[in-house]
Amino acid sequence: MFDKNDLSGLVGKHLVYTYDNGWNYEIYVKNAETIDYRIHSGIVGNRWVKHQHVYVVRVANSVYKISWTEPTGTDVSLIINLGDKVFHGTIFFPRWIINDPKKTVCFQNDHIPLMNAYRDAGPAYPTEVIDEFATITFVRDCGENNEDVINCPASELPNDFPNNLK
Ligand SMILES: C=Cc1ccc(O)cc1
Repeated sequence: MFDKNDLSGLVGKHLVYTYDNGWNYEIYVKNAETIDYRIHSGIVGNRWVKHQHVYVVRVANSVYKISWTEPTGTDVSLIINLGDKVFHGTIFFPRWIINDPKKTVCFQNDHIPLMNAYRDAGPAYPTEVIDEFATITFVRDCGENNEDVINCPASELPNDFPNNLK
């Protein structure tokens, strides 16, 4: 039996993955309660976020689930199966983001009160559920609490990213 409380196989991991719908995303599990992420493409491509509070659980030997709710009102739940390199994401977008996704394309940390105001103004419903598998294309270990892993928008990365890393 695996130890449900041992998150060490996930914490510190930096992952790049592409959803089956083509959206390219990147996440860094900074510690057991915090992620940073960067969106490369999709309806909110070039959005990036640091210090997002998350809930992380281990549900099998090398399978983890990360869930959170955002200042925008978007809810997310990810399954990360490191053993089989299988990833699945469910994103619950409020309607206002589907109506105008560009409102959220920014370094969110600089605009938290604005994101909360958009969330409160809505409309929230009907929720748009994005439920997609993804292929993990890159994994490395960066240790905990490394602020250099995700520190700029995707548009400022070198052309050979993530092959420039390691
Ligand atoms: C809305 C944020 C978000 C971040 C990572 C991911 O895989 C899906 C959604």
